[in-house]
Amino acid sequence: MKLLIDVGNTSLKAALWREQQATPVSMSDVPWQAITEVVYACVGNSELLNDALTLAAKKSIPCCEAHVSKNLSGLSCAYEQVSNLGIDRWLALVAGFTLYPNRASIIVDAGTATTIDVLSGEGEHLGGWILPGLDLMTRSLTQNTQRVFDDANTPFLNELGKDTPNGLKNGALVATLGAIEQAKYQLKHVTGEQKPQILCAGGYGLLLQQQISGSIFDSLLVMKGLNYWHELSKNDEKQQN
Ligand SMILES: Nc1ncnc2c1ncn2[C@@H]1O[C@H](COP(=O)(O)OP(=O)(O)OP(=O)(O)O)[C@@H](O)[C@H]1O
Ligand SMILES: CC(C)(CO)[C@@H](O)C(=O)NCCC(=O)O
Ligand SMILES: [K+]
Repeated sequence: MKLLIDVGNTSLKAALWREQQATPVSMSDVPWQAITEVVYACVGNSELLNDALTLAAKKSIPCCEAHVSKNLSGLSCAYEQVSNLGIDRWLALVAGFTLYPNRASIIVDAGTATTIDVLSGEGEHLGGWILPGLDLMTRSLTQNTQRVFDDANTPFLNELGKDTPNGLKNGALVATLGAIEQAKYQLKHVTGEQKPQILCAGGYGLLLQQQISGSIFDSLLVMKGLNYWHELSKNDEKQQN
């Protein structure tokens, strides 16, 4: 059984990979005696990994950190400096490419930041955008103005605001939805592809999915990407030898 670990800017998340499925697990409940390998990715505070990696080393369990490469089994990265692309974005792309082959996709990971990545049906990552996450958008405004205030009970809705909290929250939501529309436009402009699959992940992924008809929410997209990355990179290595 594989242990998958994803360290974001908010928290560390873990999942077990068994029977071709990812199941979330809390680090205190990991069945260490059954773990054969640890595969991890980190865009946040790498100190959060110390305990798990130390324990794995003690038990002689191999550990493997995922990284971005220019190509992976037919998937290509848009960045010239591939190591600058967040590994969570690459893993979400790997998952989209693996789960929905030959389908153009827009991949939206909405957490601390919201990232939007465009993937052609041929497996070409065309690039993407980094936006403040919904909480960061609203917080940056409440913290830098006198009169803009939030209210925890106000939902994010795709409609005009008629008071300050819904002007603020709906503004953050439509900024994000508008960027996703622009991503569709970019895809059509570059490859001519229309009707991409929209894949949503992350803490605000479900909220966004509910606003975009035909879209899919997968809370484990990055975890699945970790496992597929590991499998695909082992295959690529074999082929090179
Ligand atoms: N039901 C929810 N569960 C968890 N987080 C939520 C939920 N709804 C909204 N959020 C927001 O989503 C964010 C956490 O999302 P996520 O777990 O994807 O972030 P992360 O991976 O830690 O951060 P990063 O964006 O750096 O990858 C927090 O800002 C949180 O406020
Ligand atoms: C944008 C975040 C913070 C999203 O988690 C992460 O993917 C990251 O740190 N990326 C590095 C910058 C980039 O992707 O270009
Ligand atoms: K994330």
